[in-house]
Amino acid sequence: MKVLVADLFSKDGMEDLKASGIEVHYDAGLNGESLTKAMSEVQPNILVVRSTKVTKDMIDADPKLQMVVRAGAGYDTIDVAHCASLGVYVTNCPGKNAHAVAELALGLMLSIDRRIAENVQLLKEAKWNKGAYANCAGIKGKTIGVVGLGSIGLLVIERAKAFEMNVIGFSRQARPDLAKKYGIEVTNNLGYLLQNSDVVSFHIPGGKSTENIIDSELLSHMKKDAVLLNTSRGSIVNEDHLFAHLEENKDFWYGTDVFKGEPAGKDGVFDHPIAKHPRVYGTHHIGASTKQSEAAIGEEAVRIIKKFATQGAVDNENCVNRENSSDQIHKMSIRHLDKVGVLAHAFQVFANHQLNVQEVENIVFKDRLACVANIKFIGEISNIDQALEEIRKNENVLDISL
Ligand SMILES: NC(=O)c1ccc[n+]([C@@H]2O[C@H](COP(=O)([O-])OP(=O)(O)OC[C@H]3O[C@@H](n4cnc5c(N)ncnc54)[C@H](O)[C@@H]3O)[C@@H](O)[C@H]2O)c1
Ligand SMILES: O=C(O)[C@H](O)COP(=O)(O)O
Repeated sequence: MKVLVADLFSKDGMEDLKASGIEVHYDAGLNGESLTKAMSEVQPNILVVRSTKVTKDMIDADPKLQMVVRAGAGYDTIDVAHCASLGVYVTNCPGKNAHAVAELALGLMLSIDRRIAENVQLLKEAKWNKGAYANCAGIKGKTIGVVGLGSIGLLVIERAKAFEMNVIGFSRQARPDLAKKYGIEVTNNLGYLLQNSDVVSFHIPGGKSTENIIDSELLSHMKKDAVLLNTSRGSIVNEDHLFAHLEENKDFWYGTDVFKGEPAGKDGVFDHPIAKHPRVYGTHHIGASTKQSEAAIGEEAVRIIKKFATQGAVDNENCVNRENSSDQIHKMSIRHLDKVGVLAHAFQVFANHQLNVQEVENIVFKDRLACVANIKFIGEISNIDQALEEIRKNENVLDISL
């Protein structure tokens, strides 16, 4: 099994993979054409990335590719649909970097409230100005609206409660369980959350469905002196609208870890109007970049890779491009003797009746005398009875249940 690691990744993790007999190629500087070239030359079975873009060309350059591991949470940078069309798994490490991101979101909130960056900068310029920074608002008793109640959103809520803030959570589905567990208000009315929050923090995925959702219309519902926090993705913000909003509302602040058009490399020039705005606190997409978080992500990525290498298995909670089972899927269990050809016969019958097999599991019992094959399939209900009768006629089939 060959792994190409094309991004910053835990050294210990790579040693662990090598010790398990996995061939590891590492170059954290790969992206764009250099990554496509490496994919075609190395032909890894597994590609490991962080925020590095994984395009159709890169995927097509490697006929041996079986899995892309996103050593992180968001996978909007990966052509997931193209991977799915080729039977290539895309996996991520849900929740493993959530603490670090929640800490940064709250860090941005606190530092904006107390203008910590300006304080520090003035001292570096040998200037003392207690007067200018002695009247910040304070956080206790303020209301924070948290949009997206996943791994990060929930950790932000726990931390905001520790600061004695009121919390309104936004979820598209009713979540009385979360309201009760966290002692918060949960709403599916985003306008209500925006109108009633002093701080609004977004924790939703990037991608088509959330593109530019923070636009002038959304911003118009926020308090004039609110703080908007985005540790999610630059793509969720219409940055032109946000810039105009900042210009028109002189008490409005924006804390962000993410921007549209972030550089692909790890350093370089980044001349961005939002980042330079005086009422924006920006960081360099470092939400997940603590040692703790990188160790947790590394461990999880290594676990995913080793499980795949040794068992060919991928846990559902890691796989982001597996089809969900649907109401149209039928399940058949065939209890049969462990003889050659039983399943081949059953599959031939399925094919003859236009029944399309989706998932198969064959459990072998002690002493290898009997098995149970669990088969999930789709097809016309009217064809199933006939198929069932034909499979039942096989002398090595003990019973069938549907
Ligand atoms: N700044 C960073 O370094 C950093 C690190 C990790 C994650 N992230 C970003 O944060 C996002 C969230 O991470 P997570 O670990 O909490 O993921 P998660 O999957 O646990 O939670 C995302 C939540 O958003 C909800 N959601 C999706 N679309 C929504 C919408 N339109 N409106 C409201 N809710 C919606 C989902 O139902 C889910 O509850 C990631 O997808 C990633 O883009 C950034
Ligand atoms: O979605 C994520 O996990 C974050 O955006 C982290 O990105 P990074 O792995 O490139 O730091």
